[in-house]
Amino acid sequence: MEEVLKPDLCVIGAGSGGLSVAAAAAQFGVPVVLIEKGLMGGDCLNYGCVPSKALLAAGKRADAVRTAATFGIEVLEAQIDHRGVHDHVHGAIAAIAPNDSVERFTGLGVRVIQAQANFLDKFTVEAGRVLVRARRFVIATGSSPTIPSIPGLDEVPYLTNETIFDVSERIQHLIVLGGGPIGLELGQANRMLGSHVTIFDTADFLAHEDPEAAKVLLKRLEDTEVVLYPNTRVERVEPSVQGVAVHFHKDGESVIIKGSHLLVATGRKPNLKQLSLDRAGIAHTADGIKVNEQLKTTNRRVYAIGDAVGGAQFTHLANYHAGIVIRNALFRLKPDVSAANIPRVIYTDPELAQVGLTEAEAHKQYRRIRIFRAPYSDNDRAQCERQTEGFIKVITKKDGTILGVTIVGAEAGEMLQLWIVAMAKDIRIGDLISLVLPYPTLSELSKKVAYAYYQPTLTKGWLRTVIGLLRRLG
Ligand SMILES: Cc1cc2nc3c(=O)[nH]c(=O)nc-3n(C[C@H](O)[C@H](O)[C@H](O)COP(=O)(O)OP(=O)(O)OC[C@H]3O[C@@H](n4cnc5c(N)ncnc54)[C@H](O)[C@@H]3O)c2cc1C
Ligand SMILES: NC(=O)c1ccc[n+]([C@@H]2O[C@H](COP(=O)([O-])OP(=O)(O)OC[C@H]3O[C@@H](n4cnc5c(N)ncnc54)[C@H](O)[C@@H]3O)[C@@H](O)[C@H]2O)c1
Repeated sequence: MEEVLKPDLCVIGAGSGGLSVAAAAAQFGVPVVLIEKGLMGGDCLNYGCVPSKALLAAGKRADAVRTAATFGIEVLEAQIDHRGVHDHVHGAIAAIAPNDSVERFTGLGVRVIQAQANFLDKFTVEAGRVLVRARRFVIATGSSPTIPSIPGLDEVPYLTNETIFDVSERIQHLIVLGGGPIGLELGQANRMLGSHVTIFDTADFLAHEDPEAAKVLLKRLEDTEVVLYPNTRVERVEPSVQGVAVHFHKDGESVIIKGSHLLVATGRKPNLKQLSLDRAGIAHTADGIKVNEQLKTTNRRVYAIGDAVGGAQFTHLANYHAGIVIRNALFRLKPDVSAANIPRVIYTDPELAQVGLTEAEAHKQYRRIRIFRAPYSDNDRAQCERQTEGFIKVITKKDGTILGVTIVGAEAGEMLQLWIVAMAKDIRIGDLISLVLPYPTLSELSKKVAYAYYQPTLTKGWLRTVIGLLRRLG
């Protein structure tokens, strides 16, 4: 016997995007049904942001022990208990999980259905034994790892972001396919935890990032003996005594590298297959669901958000999408999804953070731009912490309007926040010099780079003449 529900809103997928929509709508008193086929919290909590940052945090602790002598502290080598690291990672997930739980959402008044959803027609979604006929639907089904067609890959055990956090023993040698954020973050985390790490990419590493900033990060990886093979295609994979052997060509020579574990991190595809989108008249490609500026699909009752839409894939983007849907569905407002500058951060050490245009993108779009830089080595706090690698680069129009900011270095993601506010509120670079920032903080570097905007004026003859005249007046 099927139950039929008729809520105002039905959200499919209880990850970053879906949970935000469901929580906000429920708090406004709207009847909501939330359907999730897997774990509440989706990729970010269970297989993505949270475990990867927790693993990096463990790696950074091990690295701090390794580099303690620089601070005059002698310690014996870090002893890594891999079961302990595993438990720490899952402890971080467990600490956050109650926020995303069935209990919390039921308490908010949301009807949570734990089943797989698919459309039966333009108006109806089926989930287990429940039929949902909602006024509006939101598809927030996320994405999954793409698996490249490399001969032999099917015959070897390989890891993805969905399985690597279950490993609780030492990874002797991790071979990573893909040098995007996932490959670099997990590659570096494992290196810091004592594994040998080799990363392959079919393209240049960090090809879309500012090349100067990318160089700083890639140098750190190479200095710490992460082996990088850019522009290299793994041709074949086979089982070996150690675990896995990968075959490729380098400088015309055939090379084999053997590792204990293989991680596939070659990009992601939206989870659309099981939804029967065609039955609901929802246009889509393999890259994502087609949406308009308010994230409405070609079925006007249905929105799509987050990774399911394709393009950039971030939790904060899925959350931003959720806000657009709430404003449009509940208040009939028409916010434009392309209006915000979406920042991005790679949480390696050093971090690489970007908001707005890179220098290369700005050159393409504007005839005249100005570029201001300040190195971390100019910052007193960075000297105290011995975190002097990296820089901040700000790209502006001639009048100081900020077009983009790149930061590579310690806490770059935190440092970026000031610039996100400045760009969102149309604050020009020169205005930042009036801020009083606490000393000594890394954030002072942002003020330093802002001073650079006035540097040419300080040496202008007319200004010196005015100051001279005022001095003579007493
Ligand atoms: C290793 C890794 C690290 C990452 N680190 C970061 C980071 O540091 N910062 C950042 O901003 N982003 C990061 N991301 C990206 C981020 O996780 C995603 O962009 C974000 O989770 C997308 O949210 P979403 O709501 O679209 O999808 P998800 O959070 O994945 O949620 C989708 C949910 O829908 C469910 N679902 C799918 N199909 C159905 C169906 N038919 N019926 C019912 N339920 C269904 C799934 O089970 C899942 O729970 C990372 C990703 C990975 C893989
Ligand atoms: N810090 C963060 O915000 C964060 C962290 C992790 C993931 N994410 C997001 O999750 C998504 C997925 O990340 P990702 O790193 O898997 O994907 P990605 O698409 O960013 O990078 C995949 C990389 O794999 C390479 N590649 C493709 N096929 C290959 C092959 N056969 N062999 C070797 N290399 C190959 C590509 O050239 C590319 O550099 C991204 O959108 C990313 O922004 C964000």
